[in-house]
Amino acid sequence: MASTSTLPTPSRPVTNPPAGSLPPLPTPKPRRSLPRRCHRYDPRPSLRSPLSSSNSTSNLTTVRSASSGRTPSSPDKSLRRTISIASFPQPPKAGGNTSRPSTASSVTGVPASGSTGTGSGTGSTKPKRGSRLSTGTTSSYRSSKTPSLLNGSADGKSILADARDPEASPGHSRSSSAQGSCSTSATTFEDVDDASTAKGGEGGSKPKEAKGNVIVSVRVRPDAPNGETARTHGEWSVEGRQSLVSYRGKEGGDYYYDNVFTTYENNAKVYDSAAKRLVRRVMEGYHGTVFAYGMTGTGKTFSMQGTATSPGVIPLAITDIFSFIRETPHREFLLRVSYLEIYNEKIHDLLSAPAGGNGPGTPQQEEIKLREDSKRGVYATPLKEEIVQSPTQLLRVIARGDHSRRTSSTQFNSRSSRSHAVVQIVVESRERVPSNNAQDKRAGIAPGGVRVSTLSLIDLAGSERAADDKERRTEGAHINKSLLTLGNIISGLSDSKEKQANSGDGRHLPYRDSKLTRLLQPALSGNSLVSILCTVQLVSGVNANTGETLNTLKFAARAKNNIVSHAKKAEEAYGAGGGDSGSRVLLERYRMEISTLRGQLDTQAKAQAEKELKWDEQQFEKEAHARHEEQVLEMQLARTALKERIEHLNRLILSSKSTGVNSHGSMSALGRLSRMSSIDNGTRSLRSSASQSTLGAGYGHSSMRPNSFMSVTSNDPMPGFPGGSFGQEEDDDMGEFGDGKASLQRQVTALQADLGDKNRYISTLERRLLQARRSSHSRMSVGVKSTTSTIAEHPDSSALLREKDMEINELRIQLDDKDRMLAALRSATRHRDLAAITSDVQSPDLALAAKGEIPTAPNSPPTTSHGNGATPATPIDKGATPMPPPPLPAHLKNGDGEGERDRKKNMDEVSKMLDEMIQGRVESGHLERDSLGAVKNVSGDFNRRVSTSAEVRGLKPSPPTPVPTAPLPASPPK
Ligand SMILES: Nc1ncnc2c1ncn2[C@@H]1O[C@H](COP(=O)(O)OP(=O)(O)OP(=O)(O)O)[C@@H](O)[C@H]1O
Repeated sequence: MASTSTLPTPSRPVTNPPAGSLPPLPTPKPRRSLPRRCHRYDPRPSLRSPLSSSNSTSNLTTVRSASSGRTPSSPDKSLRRTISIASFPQPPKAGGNTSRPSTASSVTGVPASGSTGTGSGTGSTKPKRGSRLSTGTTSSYRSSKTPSLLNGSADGKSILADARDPEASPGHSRSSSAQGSCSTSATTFEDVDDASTAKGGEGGSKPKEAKGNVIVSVRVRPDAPNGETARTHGEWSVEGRQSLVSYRGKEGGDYYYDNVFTTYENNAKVYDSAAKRLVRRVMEGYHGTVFAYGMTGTGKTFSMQGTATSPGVIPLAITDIFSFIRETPHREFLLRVSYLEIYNEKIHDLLSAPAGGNGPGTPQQEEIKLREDSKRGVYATPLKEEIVQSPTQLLRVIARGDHSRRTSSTQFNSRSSRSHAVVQIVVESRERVPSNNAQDKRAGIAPGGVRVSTLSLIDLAGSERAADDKERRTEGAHINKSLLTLGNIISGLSDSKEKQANSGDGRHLPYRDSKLTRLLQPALSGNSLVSILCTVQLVSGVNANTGETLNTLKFAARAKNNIVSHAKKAEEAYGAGGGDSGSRVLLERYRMEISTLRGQLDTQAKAQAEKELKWDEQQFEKEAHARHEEQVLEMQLARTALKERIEHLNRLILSSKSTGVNSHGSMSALGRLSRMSSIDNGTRSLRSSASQSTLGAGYGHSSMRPNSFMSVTSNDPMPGFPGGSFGQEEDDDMGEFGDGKASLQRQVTALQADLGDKNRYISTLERRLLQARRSSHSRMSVGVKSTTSTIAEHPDSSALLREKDMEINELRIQLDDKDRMLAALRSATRHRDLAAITSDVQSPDLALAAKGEIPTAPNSPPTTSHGNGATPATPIDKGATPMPPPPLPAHLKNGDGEGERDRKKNMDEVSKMLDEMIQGRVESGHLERDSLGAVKNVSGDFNRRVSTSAEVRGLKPSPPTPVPTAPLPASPPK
């Protein structure tokens, strides 16, 4: 890589953009010849008009000496100080010797390689030029090596080590020109803090060391975009390795800087050497400012922004910022960015600019003003700041701002920036809470405060000559004015320091004369690390803009010499505090906000959980209520069914008593019932209805009819049963002897059927009950114990359940009764059969008597006789007096009375049992006994009278039932 190039004057100077060559440069004004022997330079007059080449031509003498301590023995400080820019303190030797300020050539630093040592240590590498340039009274000094934050000294690297670093800019083994060449210091070594600490405090001796916190670089733009450039530029030559730019024309001289980038060096190299360390220092807590200065079209924007293939300082800094964050896990960071432009002395926020830029016709933004704060320094407000979390996001924000920036075509640049653009990246950082202190972490307590530092990346508008266009002229005027102010301030910094040193009172510097200088005030007055990149295009010939180029070079030289940075790490701020500076610490504010919001979130979560629980409870209660209602309904239905069933059974029992025990033991009605039951093939509903009809509507028809009559008219066909078949069956029911034997059989069958029904019904009820209990238990276990009352716990439900249990018990009792009755009836049947057999053997008449052909009652007249006409049947009509039991035949009465006795005994037994049952029911309250001893159903809905035990026992006919009975058709006479 060529680090030195002799640049001939191109026949046709090229001013990129790549679109083509620039129009011919205006012919430079005639310059006064610069005495080659002496590069004396009075900055003040020259900076009065940085654009004026005429002014600059005669003033390149010397930049100045450093402050008093570093200043060589200058014969005339106040007028001309022929000192080298390189008059900075010497760096410590590699052996660890403390650096000693190099104040003059006699105070040797690192001898320049090949130094001729012609009296003043002229660098031997450039003897010719040195001798050429150092004629006269100028003094030259070896380059000082000042402890610097920006040259890797913090890493303990010496300048030699630095030189070996391929990433870093080449080592600056400056050969100070004995002839008074202007050079800047190549600075190195320890961190300011470290140095000052070693000296017992920051307030010790600062300015000397602080000198190294300013880096000045010069970049030479190629004539063509690919870096190609003419080999010779006439009077100009560039030595990249020595960071030297030489001009051999009028007012020529050698210009040394911290870095000189040749046309071949790319943006990455520029960034690495000029800005990388500064950016990392900013991440550590220092304020840093990088700005590009130069004539229009010389590559300021190209260097700061770069291109997609060759990113500039800004994108590379962004990448580095995030790399640093990644490499620093023990700290947490918050980045916010703002982007403003100063256009025609007005500040515009490029991030809140409407899409399409700040062109004419766009709505007016709120005027942005500059304010000053002891902690923040000078800042613009109101300015939009965007918090960014990734390099891409940050680049996008800046690209958006770029888009809004004002550009227009100038003589030298088809897309010239017409404003000064300032990107500010505010870096807040703080020690992370150690992971083991989780409680503190949750509470948002951090061990350290927040450090806030700012990186300002500034692309200045290019200085230019007055343009033809009025608008350009206005812009140019503002640009030039602000640049002139900047130059004046930098020039004035030297005097200010001297005065400050002498009298303790610094000279007033006109920072307020322009927005740019006001904004740069903190950086220029020493609170910030500074890196200045000056861009030039070296063109010879008629189009050369030598005056502008020389002005730029002089500006760079003055900046390097005059700006003294005392940059210190920003103090750590605790708490979000009040006031603007406090509120600026977003990291703290956000942390506090986070902890507040977390608290709110917790509260809300709790409230939400409670609400949900309540809702669940309500839902459960609703469900439970619905289930409860359902169950109550079920139970009510079951109860109704049970009641009906009980009534039915009661009726059945009564019917059995009333019909099953008559004088002849005939059970006609029940017999019919059971017959119907058997006919109907066992469907319960039909049987029930038959029972009902028997017990209800048919009550008076059959069962309440005198049994004797029934016996007599047993052959009569029943209404509703055509063909008389039923009557025939009735005959059968009456038994062969009309003794009710067959009826008993049927009664037993009927009772068995009923018993089956009841059993099924009871088992159904039991099943239901079981289900109800189970579901109620399961709900109890699932439900919310404390708040929800279960069905089982519900007093109503419990009462219902108890009631059900009682009903079931009653039904069981009834069943038992029935069973007993059944047993009794069976036993009676057996006895009767036995008696019949016995009587058959002893008296065939008995059979006749049993058939009713022979009077069975002793007092009754014979109703029939064998063969001779039957006694006409007693007509049956409604309300007829019940027939007494048929008298026994005489032979039975008088003859063998054993069968009769047995029968009576059996009947007695049955009666007794029925009596007991009735009594039991009376006691249990299902029946009640009236004054006559008759019992009736408690429900009273039928007001039925039933035979008392006495009636049964005496086989007396029951009194006529109060229930009107339908008349039965008269039995046909037999
Ligand atoms: N080092 C370089 N290598 C290649 N091209 C360059 C270089 N420097 C500048 N250019 C080209 O020169 C042209 C002008 O550059 P740029 O716009 O950066 O100048 P400028 O100093 O910002 O001008 P202005 O002050 O008018 O905005 C651009 O087209 C740019 O690509």
